[in-house]
Amino acid sequence: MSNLFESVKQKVTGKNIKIVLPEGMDERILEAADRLAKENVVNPILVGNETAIKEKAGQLGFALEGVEILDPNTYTEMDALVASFVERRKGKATEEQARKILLDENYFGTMLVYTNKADGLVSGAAHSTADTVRPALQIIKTKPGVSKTSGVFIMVRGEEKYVFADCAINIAPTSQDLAEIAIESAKTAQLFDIEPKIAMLSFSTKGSAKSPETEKVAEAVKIAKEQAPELTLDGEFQFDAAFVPSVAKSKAPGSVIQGDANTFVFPSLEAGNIGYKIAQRLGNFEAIGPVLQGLNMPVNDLSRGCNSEDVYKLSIITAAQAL
Ligand SMILES: CC(C)(COP(=O)(O)OP(=O)(O)OC[C@H]1O[C@@H](n2cnc3c(N)ncnc32)[C@H](O)[C@@H]1OP(=O)(O)O)[C@@H](O)C(=O)NCCC(=O)NCCS
Ligand SMILES: CC(=O)OP(=O)(O)O
Repeated sequence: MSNLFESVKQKVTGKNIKIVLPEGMDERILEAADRLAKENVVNPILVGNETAIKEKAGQLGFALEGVEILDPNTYTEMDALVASFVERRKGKATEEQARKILLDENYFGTMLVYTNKADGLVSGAAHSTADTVRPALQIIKTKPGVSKTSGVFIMVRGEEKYVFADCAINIAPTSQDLAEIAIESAKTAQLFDIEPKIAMLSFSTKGSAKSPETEKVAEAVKIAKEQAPELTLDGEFQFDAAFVPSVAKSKAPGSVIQGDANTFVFPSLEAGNIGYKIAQRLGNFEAIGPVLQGLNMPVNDLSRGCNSEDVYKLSIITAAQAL
């Protein structure tokens, strides 16, 4: 991890990139915010009651020097934030509803990003993925040309590094969704200096099984190749055919991927989420993410099982996405 991470860290250090951490009372968040500010890597903004946060941080031995704290209950620019939210939600929220919604730390933090008071957001240490990302889907929205946000993990073990997608958002992706996830994952891979070799995963290799599920992936391969012919991408593959050269030789001779894939697109969220956790917990891979891709501005979700190191690293990655 160290080389991979150090190069991302170098890109953002000293650039005064502001990252909102809405879960200001969480110990892991406090520890990470204190470290980020001390090292001048990013400028953290905590959300919550200043007195309560400082008291808790003090008890834990964190000075929080250089850490901004914003409280939605006393935020002086709340009227402008409410107006901006009502305008963005176009008929989906009244002013009264907006005032209530923006007291929620994730909505408040996301609006800070949307109104350029911050460059990115990291949350989810104490919230489910749905509660963390819903404000971003509604407010930040996807960038032009992207219809679905998705979430990848960078899986790292020693010198090995892989991209796993989508492990976080789209429960039942269509062929078009999978093609888009592959194309966006290639860009995310490059952010981590990984030259993407993309395998579209299935329980079938090159037609060895036939079912609506395998055909969905085969169709995704076709769409992705049409939309991004420059990518090194193929499928549908079982994991061994994508990852083991000798198996590739027998199951997928002639493919551009010969057991050397490093970017894996799973056929469903069940497969992706289970797959990354198995690699993390049985394979001892470090799982960085989920890094959300396809949004207009960077917002990232943590696993609730995260530690302060994960918060620290994901904040830095979020800052790199803001560059
Ligand atoms: C992501 C998720 C929360 C969205 O569900 P939801 O809030 O019910 O979504 P809705 O269908 O009500 O849509 C809410 C908004 O988000 C948008 N949206 C939903 N999914 C989206 C996606 N994948 N990409 C971009 N926008 C999306 C909708 O267009 C809608 O926007 P609008 O209100 O401006 O019209 C849901 O798909 C989910 O729970 N996914 C699994 C998350 C999870 O548990 N992962 C495992 C742990 S990491
Ligand atoms: C990414 C993920 O699985 O998050 P959580 O463990 O919080 O559900």
